[in-house]
Amino acid sequence: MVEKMKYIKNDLILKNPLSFWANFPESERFFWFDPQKEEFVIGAERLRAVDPDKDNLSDIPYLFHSQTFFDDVKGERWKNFGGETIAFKHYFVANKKTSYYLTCDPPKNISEIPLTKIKHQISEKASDFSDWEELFQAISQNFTDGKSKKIVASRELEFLSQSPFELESILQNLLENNPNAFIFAYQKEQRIFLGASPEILVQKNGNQLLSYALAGTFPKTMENAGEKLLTDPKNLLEHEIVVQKIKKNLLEKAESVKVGQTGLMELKNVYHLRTLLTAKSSKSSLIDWGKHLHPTPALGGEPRHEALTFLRKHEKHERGLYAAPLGLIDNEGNGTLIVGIRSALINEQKLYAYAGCGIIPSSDALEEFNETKVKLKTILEAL
Ligand SMILES: C=C(O[C@H]1C=CC=C(C(=O)O)[C@@H]1O)C(=O)O
Repeated sequence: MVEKMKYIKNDLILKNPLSFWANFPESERFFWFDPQKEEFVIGAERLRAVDPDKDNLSDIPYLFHSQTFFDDVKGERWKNFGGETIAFKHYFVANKKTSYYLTCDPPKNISEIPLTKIKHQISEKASDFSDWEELFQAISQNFTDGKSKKIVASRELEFLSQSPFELESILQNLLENNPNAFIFAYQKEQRIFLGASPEILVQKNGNQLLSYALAGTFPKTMENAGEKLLTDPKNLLEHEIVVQKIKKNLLEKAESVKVGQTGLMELKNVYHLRTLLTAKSSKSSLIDWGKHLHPTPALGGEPRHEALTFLRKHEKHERGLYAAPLGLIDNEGNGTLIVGIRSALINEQKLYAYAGCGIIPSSDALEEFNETKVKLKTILEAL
């Protein structure tokens, strides 16, 4: 029998919500900014990991949920990191109307901590273009063999910083540079996974569901990039595979599904093709929907099983939380799971940045490599 938890609400006004995060430097903690609600939710100090299928969660104001990209993690880099649903002892919530501190412990004295922006001096480990070409060759062979029609290949780049990473400075830059993205960070002991994701895997509000098909990219440096993207056959095909798969998966469990019009999503450095899918479902939980939809062909490939088997065998790095579902759930079971893209894992003075892109038979290795470089800017411009 799990003890009933009561959270006490305290008024707390902070000039910068990141101050709350900065008050718990040694703790396990979670940072979340939702650009739709313009709301920050920060959790600090683990209360416990919960079992969403069994526990009564109505007394816990928020849960941080994450799934790893694959069900299991093999190496040290991602070991014991993510793949849990966690309740924290302390939460700070701030939106346009209100801000407060929720705690089930004696309240901490939270102080305003001035944030200093720093520019990190980083160096990159050797280029991985030959690895990329090798992976691309294997994907082409997979297509020729008729095994799959889309595979989302990714890169992991290792950087070394001359000084310890200033997390608040990085998060502040992510917030300022990416107003349309969900900004997230999760820290457990010395590892931190953070990023600015534009992609909602599934959002639940009562019986209403929303999912983004987000796939197809042009860099903004291209002339008339947005206009061209909307009529580019390769990107439209890459996109349509995602729309059809999310629609099919929603229809398997939802009462009704609507597919919106395909349009553009504009980010700092790229345009994406985006289609909103909405559905009605009164049965499954947000986490169940996350498990059912993950990975869409925007992150894995099509058919799903074949793409995953391929990626397990051929990608040299482990994905961990990269491209995996993660997000925030409230005490009514509503919330948002995004996918952990435009992201990086920090471990002491090392940073591993991740970026991937959808490959179909008409894709070109160098163009796709360059696309990952543009996507990596989300992280690199924040350092
Ligand atoms: C897999 C990533 O992006 C996905 C999301 C949007 C556009 C994508 C694309 O055009 O390939 C990818 O499917 C990533 O950023 O690592």
